[in-house]
Amino acid sequence: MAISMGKGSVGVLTGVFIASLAVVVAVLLLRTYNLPELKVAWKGKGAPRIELEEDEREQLYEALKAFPRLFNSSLVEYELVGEYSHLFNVQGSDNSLLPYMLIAHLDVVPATPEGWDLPPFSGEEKEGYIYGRGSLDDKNRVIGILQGLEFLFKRGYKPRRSFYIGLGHDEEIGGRHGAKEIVKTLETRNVKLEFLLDEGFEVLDGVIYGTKRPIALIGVTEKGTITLNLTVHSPPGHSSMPPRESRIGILSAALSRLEQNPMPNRFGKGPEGAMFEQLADEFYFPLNIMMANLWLFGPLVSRILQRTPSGNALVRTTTALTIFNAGIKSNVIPQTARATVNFRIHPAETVNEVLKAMNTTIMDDRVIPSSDVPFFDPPSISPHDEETFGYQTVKRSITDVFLVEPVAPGVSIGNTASIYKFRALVIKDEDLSRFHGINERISKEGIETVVQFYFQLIQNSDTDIVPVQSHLEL
Ligand SMILES: CCCCCCCC/C=C\CCCCCCCC(=O)NCC(=O)O
Ligand SMILES: [Zn+2]
Ligand SMILES: [Zn+2]
Repeated sequence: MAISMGKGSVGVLTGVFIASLAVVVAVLLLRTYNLPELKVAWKGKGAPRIELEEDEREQLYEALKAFPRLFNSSLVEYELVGEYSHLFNVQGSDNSLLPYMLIAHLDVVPATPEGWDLPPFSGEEKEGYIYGRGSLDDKNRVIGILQGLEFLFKRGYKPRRSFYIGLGHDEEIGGRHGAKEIVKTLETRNVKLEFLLDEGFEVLDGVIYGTKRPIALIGVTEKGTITLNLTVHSPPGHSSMPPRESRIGILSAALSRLEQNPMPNRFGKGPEGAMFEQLADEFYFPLNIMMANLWLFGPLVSRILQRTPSGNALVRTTTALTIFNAGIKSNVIPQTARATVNFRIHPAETVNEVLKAMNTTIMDDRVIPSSDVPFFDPPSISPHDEETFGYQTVKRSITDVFLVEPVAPGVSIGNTASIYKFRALVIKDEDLSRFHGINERISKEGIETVVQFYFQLIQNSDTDIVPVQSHLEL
């Protein structure tokens, strides 16, 4: 039972309080640290939910950079990896428990001020929102993890289960020097992890068409990826004597064929089918009947989904034309035209299948593909059954903090290469375009909730018992 003070009725609270009393006392006695100043909004068997004090709120908004307790704690070993990435090892008291790891990234994709209500690197606030590139992706998680731990240390916390925090500096360009070096460092130390949590899905409020209430999704797998450069070369010349077909024309035609001939809709051939079936009751009529009977309505549902960019991303391998370069002067025929195409591979397809389909679609030897980043097939599905400690602990922490049901496994459409993928954010449909887009922003309540989530998750991980899932009285 998860209850927020002030949300449930007094009667329900009293009943729950009495029913949970024995458990509460037992949990309190078993805790190895004190949380004296917490105002507890009690959550059954889970850890108490943090309510920030006024001065903490000030500290959070004004000076998020400073984490004095974290950096001075004898329980924390800190090191710089790959020159700019950060690795923290937080020592727990019980070495029989496998450590877990929280990862986030410090780097961001570029942004120019055009179209933004406030400059993208200002961090300025307007009407309760903090604007800035990285506010959603992924600085809120960097801050949430560090500040959550800082507030725990402030309360005298000593973890039972050890954990690592990895903060990468080059995730948006593949993580070759940050995440990869962190992995190498841990491998040389023979570190085995219980679970690993990174960014990915969120609490989706109205994002999935036809749903009755917010739904939290934990990514348990993700799409694969191919990033290719397509180049057309030939000698330059005077624009007064143009060739019948220019490099720009040849490349543009090839790109247009790629865009006009998308990869097939594979809805139901990957784990996304099971996700929708599991969530069937969350949809309004008649979608609920359709989701529960995908063997019959699958083709129709797949056509509904592909109408929006986010739904389309779930049902097929997507083809995104992201960079185009050609030409240096208005009266010079360019020597080279070059474009970049980014494919996100549906779990039912592979890198080889997509490359083959692309060649068939382009069908032009003058367009030369090359790449400087590795390709990835969609990874295997991370365990998420009732016995899986990591998944169930993340799930329980989501329910504790967001007071939402359901929490379900999903296929992340972005790449994070982690085991579980969840951002402690409530995302509405209008927010989707803010990721890597304009007016990226986070509400003040939003950043507070991120801190609460990690505060909760770190404490909930301090056991060897797979958590019981709470059921909300909604
Ligand atoms: C019926 C449709 C449901 C789909 C819901 C999609 C909701 C997705 C929410 C946010 C999208 C953000 C993209 C994910 C970002 C992943 C991190 C990232 O940028 N990694 C690098 C990369 O993928 O290039
Ligand atoms: Zn990111
Ligand atoms: Zn990103």
